[in-house]
Amino acid sequence: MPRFAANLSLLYNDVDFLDRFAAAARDGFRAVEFLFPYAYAPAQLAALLQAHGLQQVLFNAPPGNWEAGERGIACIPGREAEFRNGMAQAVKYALTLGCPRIHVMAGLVPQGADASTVRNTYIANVRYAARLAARLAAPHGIHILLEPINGRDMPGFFLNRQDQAHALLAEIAEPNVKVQMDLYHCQIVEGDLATKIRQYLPTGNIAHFQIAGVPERHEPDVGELNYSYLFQLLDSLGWDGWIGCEYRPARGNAPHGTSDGLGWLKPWLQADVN
Ligand SMILES: O=C(O)C(=O)CO
Repeated sequence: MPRFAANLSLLYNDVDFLDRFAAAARDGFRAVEFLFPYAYAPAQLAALLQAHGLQQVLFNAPPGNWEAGERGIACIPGREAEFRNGMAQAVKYALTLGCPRIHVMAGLVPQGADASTVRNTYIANVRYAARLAARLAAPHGIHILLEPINGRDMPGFFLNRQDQAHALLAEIAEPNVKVQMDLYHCQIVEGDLATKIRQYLPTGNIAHFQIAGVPERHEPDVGELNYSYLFQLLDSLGWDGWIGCEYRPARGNAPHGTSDGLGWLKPWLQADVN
């Protein structure tokens, strides 16, 4: 049965980041994900997870200069040393948080860069990340995740399509590299979600899903997608992994805006308890 993780970077923005763990647990979540943990000590975050009975299921490797608009550096030639340092830091956090997945954002293709150099840089960096994670996190290991992201939200992002991600995965050829399939991005870029889930889930190469309504990126029951159908499909295909709730609540940062918009989740939390 699908299990749902609260994305603390987008949800519960009516309270401070460190208070979002308690808020998610109060709403029945048993797991959380977020973009970046690096502003906080790993032990501080681990204590919050423990205090609220939560699992950390995903976070991202350092993305370069996020405030300046960078969205990962894995595909950027010349940034390899920074990438490696960032991965060492990410794995250290993952070990302390007990987190089995790290999303490595691909980055924006530098203007004028040679396409094959960018692709080769990405492949070499992800392969490095996979081997580092496998070595430092033995024997259980950590999955390194690649996520196609739509070019409307992130113009110039290197990785946009599911077929592109799965082709790169085959070429990288490291067993702990997997795809993070965000159904919001996938619907915007290519659509045909049910068929793509049926095509890729049985390969065993998807290790995490994320969701949001399309096109506003609000709750999954707002917008053009029928998520009940998709959750039942995932269930029927045996998916018992995590689905990250990575959306902006329709009520914005209004007090309790996230909690008030969780009606769609109640039947699934109920089923999880039974
Ligand atoms: O923007 C997204 O969808 C992400 O998951 C970034 O990590």
